[in-house]
Amino acid sequence: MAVYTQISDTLLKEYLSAYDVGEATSFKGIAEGIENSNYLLQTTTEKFILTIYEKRADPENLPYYLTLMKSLAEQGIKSPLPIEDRKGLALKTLKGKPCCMISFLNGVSSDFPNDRQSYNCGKVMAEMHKALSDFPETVENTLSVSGWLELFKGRAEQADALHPGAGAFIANQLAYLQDQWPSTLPRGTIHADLFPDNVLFSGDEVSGVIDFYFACTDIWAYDLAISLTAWCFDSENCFLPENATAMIAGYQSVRPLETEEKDNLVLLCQGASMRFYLTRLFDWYVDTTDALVKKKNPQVYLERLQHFTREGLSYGK
Ligand SMILES: Nc1ncnc2c1ncn2[C@@H]1O[C@H](COP(=O)(O)OP(=O)(O)O)[C@@H](O)[C@H]1O
Ligand SMILES: N[C@@H](CCOP(=O)(O)O)C(=O)O
Repeated sequence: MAVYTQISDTLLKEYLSAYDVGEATSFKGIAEGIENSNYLLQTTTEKFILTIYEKRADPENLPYYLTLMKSLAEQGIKSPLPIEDRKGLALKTLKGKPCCMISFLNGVSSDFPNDRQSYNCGKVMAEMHKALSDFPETVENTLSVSGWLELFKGRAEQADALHPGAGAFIANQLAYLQDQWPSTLPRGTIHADLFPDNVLFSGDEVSGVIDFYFACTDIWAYDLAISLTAWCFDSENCFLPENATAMIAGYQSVRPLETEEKDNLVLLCQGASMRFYLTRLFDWYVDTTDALVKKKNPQVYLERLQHFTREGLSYGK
């Protein structure tokens, strides 16, 4: 559970008095997520999510994330709409931290998505890429290849402690990725964290896309690689080619990939595995005793990196 900041009933009442959303009837910390504090708020009129921004989300970028969500919601993508108070403000503060109330989306995420859900994830991703193709604001991806060396600095021993030999393997892979990372692939606004826990389904249909707080301007096919890496392995961490085939087909049903993008997909999947390995390794050693948060295991992404390095990416073309 990620709840880093506790909100009292009195504070909530005072906070809600600036909005036309009725009064709170229930308010609960949410048992998922690791980055921010999230509360499910039911008022006399509607359900909302109240997010207090805590960790990696750069406060300077918060207006960007909210404008982006608003733009997607207005273009018919099922994404949360930031709620404005009576003065038209969506970005507010609580206990000195930035926060925002967003609309609640129905649906459930799938821990182990099937191929139909993977297809629909690929499709909604391409729809988002298209919908945001003329989005005027840009934000650099600080968690891409240029940031990885810094993230790994001084951590080889920690990597070895979790998995003997990992330190040297990662250092090697980092050098390879730095050298090979493509610079000419089509780019645009990407979600950059479209994991199974960030897509809500009603049956196999997407009912919501959430958690835009890593969104940035980067390679479109890298966004696809992130989801391939996150969606296409089973509970034993074995690769699921049928999910990969379906996800790529879903993406291409909206935006066909260029040859150069297809040629770079394995490398981008290696990069995606590296990115989530490194942030998980970093977080593994952060003291969170005062917060309600379930840490995520870095090992899973080390194994996925090893998989892509050894086997490439097999999917039906
Ligand atoms: N707009 C929303 N509608 C419904 N549920 C949501 C919404 N936003 C967040 N959630 C719920 O809160 C959880 C954590 O949200 P998320 O944005 O992923 O947090 P974090 O950024 O901390 O990872 C999600 O897994 C989901 O269950
Ligand atoms: N998806 C990332 C970390 C961010 O977690 P989220 O709960 O905000 O999606 C991971 O799994 O490492």
